[in-house]
Amino acid sequence: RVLWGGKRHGILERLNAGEVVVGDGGYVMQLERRGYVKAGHWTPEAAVEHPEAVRQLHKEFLRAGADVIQTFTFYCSDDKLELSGNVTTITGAQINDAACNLAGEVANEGGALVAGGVSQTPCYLKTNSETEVKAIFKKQMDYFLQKDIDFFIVEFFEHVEEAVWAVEVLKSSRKPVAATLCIAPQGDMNGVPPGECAVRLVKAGADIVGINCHLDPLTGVRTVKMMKEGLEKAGLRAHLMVQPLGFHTPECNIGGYVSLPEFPFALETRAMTRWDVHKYAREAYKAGIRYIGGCCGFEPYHIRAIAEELSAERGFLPPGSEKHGLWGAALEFHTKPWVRARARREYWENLLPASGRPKCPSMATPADGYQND
Ligand SMILES: N[C@@H](CCSCCCCC(=O)O)C(=O)O
Ligand SMILES: [Zn+2]
Repeated sequence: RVLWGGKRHGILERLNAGEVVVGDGGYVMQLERRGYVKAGHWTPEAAVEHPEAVRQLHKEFLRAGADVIQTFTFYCSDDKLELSGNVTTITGAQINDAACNLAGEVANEGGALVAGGVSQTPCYLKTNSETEVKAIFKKQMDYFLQKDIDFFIVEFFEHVEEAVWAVEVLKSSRKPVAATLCIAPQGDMNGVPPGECAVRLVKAGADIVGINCHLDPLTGVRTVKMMKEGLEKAGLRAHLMVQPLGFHTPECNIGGYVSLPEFPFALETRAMTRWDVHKYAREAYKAGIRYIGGCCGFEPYHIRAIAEELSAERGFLPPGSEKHGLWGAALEFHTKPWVRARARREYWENLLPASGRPKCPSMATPADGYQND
């Protein structure tokens, strides 16, 4: 890791220098599969109840090449915790404290940065009150400022208005702020197009803008390209970020994967392969996006694929590649000759993997209004 003057250089120094920043992957969905998060609530009390599980997943993303460790503070606003009713004895302050300690501990093992995360609130939908919603983000920011975090990520917002309020509050910390919306090319839930969303976020003070979650990687890259065009048209500049799903969702639009019949417990057939992730990382890089990570469905081996695809640009491979071999090279030691023959890029890059489910459709019908026409 390059250290400037002994200090781990920050997110904007890295992006301004043209570096690729590899993000980490999905936490609530991955930890739900491991038995530490309750689906539907998706609240992060496991940071207090099972710190070892959160630490382990942080460690795996770091080993896979992540340059940023996000705090496990998704859906951690007090109103979300109260509404969910799933957490009665653990407070948002306790979760935030534990999550910052865990992310900081692991980030320091690999010279990674710590990003404090805030996400959409039930209060916004209930009250649409700027004052009430901003007070929630201020409370979360104050918790974060008691800890050593490098920058903020405002993530998983489907109304740009609420994300702008979050950026305006977090900017008062004078730390860099990234903002990613869970929107499709069709725009946010109020129909604000991606380019306009990006302009509003940058005007509110966001240093980095993009998307996270809801849709597959290539759709995510397409949406961020629209954000980039909107910024250029407005004469504004910002770094670009993409942290999409690790699932294929070609039939979805503004509702994303939440509108699919398979959400959330039968998404496995849609999982990306590591080779799909190579293609995604290259497309994102060609689009000028330099903060490239993942969200729900992104396991550590997916993050490793981003780091491997961009290893020439980054000048190094992640520690996790010690156990991989680029493009399956390690298969040359397999006992079966036909498997040994697959130790090459051309085989994996061109394979169209079967699903193994002859009776299943290749695509579903998302809930009304949320399907691509
Ligand atoms: N950084 C977070 C993002 C979670 S994105 C959305 C998870 C499901 C939301 C829902 O269905 O309400 C994480 O990785 O857990
Ligand atoms: Zn997600």
